[in-house]
Amino acid sequence: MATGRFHTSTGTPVPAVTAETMRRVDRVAVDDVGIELLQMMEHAGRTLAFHVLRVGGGSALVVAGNGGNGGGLACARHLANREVDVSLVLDRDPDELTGAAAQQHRILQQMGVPTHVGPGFVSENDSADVVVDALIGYGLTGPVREPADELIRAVNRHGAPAVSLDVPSGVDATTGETLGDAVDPDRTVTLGLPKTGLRDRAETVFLADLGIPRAVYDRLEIEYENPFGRGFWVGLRA
Ligand SMILES: NC(=O)C1=CN([C@@H]2O[C@H](COP(=O)(O)OP(=O)(O)OC[C@H]3O[C@@H](n4cnc5c(N)ncnc54)[C@H](O)[C@@H]3O)[C@@H](O)[C@H]2O)[C@H](O)CC1
Ligand SMILES: [K+]
Repeated sequence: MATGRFHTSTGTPVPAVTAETMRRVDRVAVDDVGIELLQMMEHAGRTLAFHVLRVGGGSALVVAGNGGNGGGLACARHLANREVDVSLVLDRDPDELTGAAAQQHRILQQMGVPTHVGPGFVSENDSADVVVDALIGYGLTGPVREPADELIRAVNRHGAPAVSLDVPSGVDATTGETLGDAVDPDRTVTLGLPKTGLRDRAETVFLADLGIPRAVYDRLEIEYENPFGRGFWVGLRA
């Protein structure tokens, strides 16, 4: 199993964490320290949008699911606010979204961002400059099921560069194994701390700050040296 750490370009070591440890970090951040999930999601969506704009230009297709990785929905808002022509493709009917994903989606509806459901719409939008892969993150459980599997294959067939949120959808965040189909992105924007499963992957990995303070890592005895310097994201090497 992949373990160990990454380094920033200036040599700062950054511990890699399993999905289980990251879930614990999130829990302490929310339950003990009082940072809301939506606050973290906003940072995720904004930094993801920054990287999407580096890859693509005029139009973006955002593929999203119902979990925390639905931070791609916040990204869609930030892109649309920058005059990017954004379309959304979900793995389920919008009425089936819950929690933070439902809340983010309601905002997109107010903005008039078009929502489609299912893989057919990925190929129909094949003129998009960039695909945002926000379908599944560290919450992947077992081999990818329908309809996510078909969506993932459609993203890979699309041809435009893909930017994955946290981990490429279909990749086990802890082991790096692909459980069935997995998105093959140009870059991955991972959140808070890099996941162990990203260590041996070929694409470029960037780490986005979620605003999680050192106190959270201290409580969990995770050795943490600020990797961001005075910035809000950083490139990583294994
Ligand atoms: N500190 C952080 O890293 C933070 C990360 N955030 C983001 O939240 C996700 C994790 O969120 P979670 O709700 O636990 O799960 P996911 O969104 O990854 O997955 C749920 C989503 O995926 C579907 N799904 C799961 N397994 C399968 C499968 N085998 N086949 C098909 N579909 C599957 C499920 O139905 C849900 O739709 C993390 O990666 C980050 O992106 C937080 O935003 C903030 C802190
Ligand atoms: K993803």
